[in-house]
Order: sequence, then C-alpha cells, then structure tokens
Amino acid sequence: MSLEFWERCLGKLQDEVSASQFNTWIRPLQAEESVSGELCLFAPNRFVLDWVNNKYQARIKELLAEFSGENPAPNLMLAVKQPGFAATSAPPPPPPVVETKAPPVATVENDSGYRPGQVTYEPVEEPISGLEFEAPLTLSDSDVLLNGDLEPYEQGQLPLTPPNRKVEVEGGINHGANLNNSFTFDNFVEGKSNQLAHAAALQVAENPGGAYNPLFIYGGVGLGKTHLMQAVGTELMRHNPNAKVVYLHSERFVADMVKALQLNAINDFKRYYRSVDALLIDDIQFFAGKDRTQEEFFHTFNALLEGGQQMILTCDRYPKEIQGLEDRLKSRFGWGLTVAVEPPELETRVAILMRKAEESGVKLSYDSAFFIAQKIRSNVRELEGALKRVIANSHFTGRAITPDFVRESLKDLLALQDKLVNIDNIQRIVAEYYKIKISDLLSKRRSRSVARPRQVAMSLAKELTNHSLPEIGDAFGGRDHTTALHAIRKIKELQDTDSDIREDYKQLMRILTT
Ligand SMILES: Nc1ncnc2c1ncn2[C@@H]1O[C@H](COP(=O)(O)OP(=O)(O)OP(=O)(O)O)[C@@H](O)[C@H]1O
Repeated sequence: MSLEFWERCLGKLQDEVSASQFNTWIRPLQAEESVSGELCLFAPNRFVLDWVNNKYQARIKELLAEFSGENPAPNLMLAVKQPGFAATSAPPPPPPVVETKAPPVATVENDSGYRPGQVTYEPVEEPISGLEFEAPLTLSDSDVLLNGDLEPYEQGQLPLTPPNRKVEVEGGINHGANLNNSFTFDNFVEGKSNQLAHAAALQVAENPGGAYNPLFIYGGVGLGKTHLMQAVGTELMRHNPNAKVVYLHSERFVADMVKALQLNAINDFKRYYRSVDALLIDDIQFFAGKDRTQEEFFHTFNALLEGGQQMILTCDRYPKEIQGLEDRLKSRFGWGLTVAVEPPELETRVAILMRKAEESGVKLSYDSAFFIAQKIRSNVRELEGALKRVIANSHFTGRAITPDFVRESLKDLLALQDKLVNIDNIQRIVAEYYKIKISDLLSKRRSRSVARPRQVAMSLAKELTNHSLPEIGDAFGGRDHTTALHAIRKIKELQDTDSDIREDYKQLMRILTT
C-alpha cells in the first residue's frame, strides 16, 4: 500500500519542483515496502540522502499523510543504497539505515574544526614512530613506475614543483599546492550529467573535512573530474591562502614514495603527506597492482581521516571495480561520498562550447555550437579540442564561424569518427556486450534476450551515426523503418523506467565513443 502512496507522492512532487531538482534528488530514490508495511526510500548515496532529508522529507511526510488519510503520516525510512558503476558491478553492501524521525542530518560529521580561513600550516611535531611501516622497506617492481614525463628528482628532494605556493618541510621535501587556478567553479558548466558531483564538490569546498570525506569522483576520461577536484582546492586556497592543499596525480604519489625510500627519507614523506589540510589525488586507478604504495596510502588515508583532513580522489571507475586494489582501500574509498560524472548530454555540451568560446573571446552562434555538440559526444576534452580547431581555422582564414564553416573545419575529424562508429561496429559491440551473436541481432528471433539488445543497437545507431531510419531498419536484417522507430522510442522510454537498460545504454555509449 505504501508504494502506492509513494507513486502519488512522486506525481505531486514532479509538479511542485523543477525538472532538474526532481531528476537529481527525487527520481533516484528507490522505494520499497518493508515487511511491516512501512515505506523505505533508498538514496544512491549520502549526499542525496542528506539533501532529501533537509529539503524534501517534511513535504514527503505531508503528502504521505494526505494520501493515506493518516495523521501523523505512516512511518518512513530513508537510507543509502549505493549502485555499482557498471551492469557487472558487485552487489552493494547493506545500507546503513538512517531514521527520518531524527532531525535533518547535519552536513558535518566527525568535524575536525578545520575551516578555510583558520588553518595555518604547522610542521608536524609528533614523533612518527607510530606511523612506521609494518612491512620491511622494500619495493616491488610494480611500485616503480616513473613515467617518462615526470621530471628527474634533485638529489635530496622529493618532486612536486609548486607553481603557486611552497611549503618547506624539514628533510628537504619541497612541495606546494600544485593547483591549476584556471579550474574554478565559476567556469564549470553544470548539467544533468555532473550535477551531483558539482553539488558535492561545492559542499566539500564549503565544509572540508566534514561528512563527505573522502569525496570520490569517478567517471570516464575528460569529463571534468580533475576540474571539479581542483576547483575545490582553488576555493579552499581562496578562503585561506595558508591552507596546505596538495593536488597531485597518483603517479606522483607513487614516485614520491619510491624516491623517499631510495633516499632514506620515508619519514619525511609520511610527515609531509599527513600534515596537509586537504589531499587531492587524481586518477587513483594507477595504484592498482602497486602493493607497497597501497600499503603506504592506506596508512596515510587513515591518518588523514582521523585528523579530519579532507581527501578528494578521482578515478576512471567505481571503487569496487578497480582490479588490483586491496579490498580495505576499496571499502575506505566508499566511506565518504562517491559521485559519478557522466558524459554530458547535448544541451550541456552546447553550453560548455558557448562558455569556452566566450572565454577565448570568440563569438560562437548557438547553431555552430549545436553542430559541434551534435557531432562530438564522447567527452569535454574532445569537445574543447574540436572548438580550438574551429577557432584556429577561423583566425587563419579570417572567416566567420558558421555551421558550414564548422563542418569544413572538422571534416577530417568527422570522417574519422564516422569510420569508427558505424552500424557494423555498433552491432559487434552490442553483441559482445550482451553475449549474443551478431547474426541474432539480424535474425527474425523475437525472444526478449535478443529483441532488447537489437532495440538498444538500433537506438545507438540512430544516436551515433547519420543513418536514416530506413537505413537502420535495413541494416538489422532488412527490417522496416517503423520497426526502427519503435525500437528507438521503446529504449528511450525504458531508460526512464528501467535502471538496467539505462546502465547498459550508458556503458555502451561509453565503449563506442571513447
Ligand atoms: N562541465 C564542464 N564545464 C567546463 N569545462 C569542463 C567541464 N567538464 C570538463 N571540462 C573541461 O574539459 C577538460 C577535461 O576535463 P578534466 O581534465 O577535468 O577531465 P577528467 O575527467 O579529469 O579526465 P581524465 O580522467 O582524463 O583526467 C578540461 O579542460 C575541463 O576544464
């Protein structure tokens, strides 16, 4: 019965709040009825849970009371249930249940007292013997991964060449914030695909070391993870130029550790990393398979968490899916808040292009931006690359940027893209993904196990290629264009109502466009 009331609640809330609010906070809630008949709403993470508790819980209760005719309203439970990143991910752990009768969840837990504006860097005085390695100081080959592009170390120094700030630490370690000041919240374009990550990052910038520690941002390449992470760092530094905010790529952490071991300066290394106010580590997937590094990071992580110092980590996948990463780290990464960034949808791509053009002092018409956004769907980095090319061409030729000019400027790129994403490729990838044969996709078989992948493949063909409906129908075993149209409509509808299809479609788009 309570599920029925929830359905009616949903209808009402949809009318009352904006579409983006509804999609971000209300739609992700999964409703279930407990054995005793109470309504349980599961949020995908703590951030959504807190938000719903603070902003919507009272209204939901009012509506439940109204629809059930009971006053006070029937019992309502709100809890977190974290989904996996991919369709293949492991089942989530049992959700920690939060009683909604408690006052709205405060946004600060385990508050260390650290606030931007208050922190000044003090070298750590405490003896660090308690932080010594349990394991002997040896490196496995896998830990040594100095990339060609990392600068060679000065004798007696660890790397990190800070562009905007320096902190001297005894023992010759010379580090700094290493932040790129051009990544700010101001120039980050918010859209459905990154709304949650953006809101979470803002929250962390306002309240570092609070409830969302660590903040774990994951998603495909070039989608703004580094930008958001650095925007938090930049904001923390803006509030307090003395805050010790350290941004680094995970390879750098590994390199620092290796060097510290070689130079017998591991205590300085430990002291340094444990003395930061905020530690921002990019592309944490590079820790995979590096046991010694993971061991050290594990201790650093614990020390920072205990000290209430903020950590932000980015990764190209959901923590549980990082192969070669210790389970204890995987689980710790999920202790704070895990948020995804998705490839931006068309409108956001257009908005990003217009913003980037404006930043470059170039006037870009909506039509031209729309043309580029329609063609380049993979990620923002590619989008920026295409725009730069158009702008450079326009500078060289002195011609105005119009959709025709854009088509001409991006001719090679688009031809290459058409070659990579064509109906054959789509059929191959979809067949592999669903573990069926390509011939099944083209066959007359109508069983669900074949018909659904076929509909998904047709939708992808429509979205990713320039083929017409009759061409798409024809390519799938000589079907009619109305069949293709039906398939596309069906998948669009299912994406709103069926989370499996939504995930499958997203994954396939990712595979095909990156
Ligand atoms: N929403 C956005 N608004 C404005 N710029 C964006 C947005 N998303 C990404 N960008 C820009 O796209 C480029 C790539 O973003 P970024 O480096 O943050 O990606 P990433 O997700 O960290 O990728 P990778 O995993 O490859 O490191 C940057 O120049 C960034 O400023």
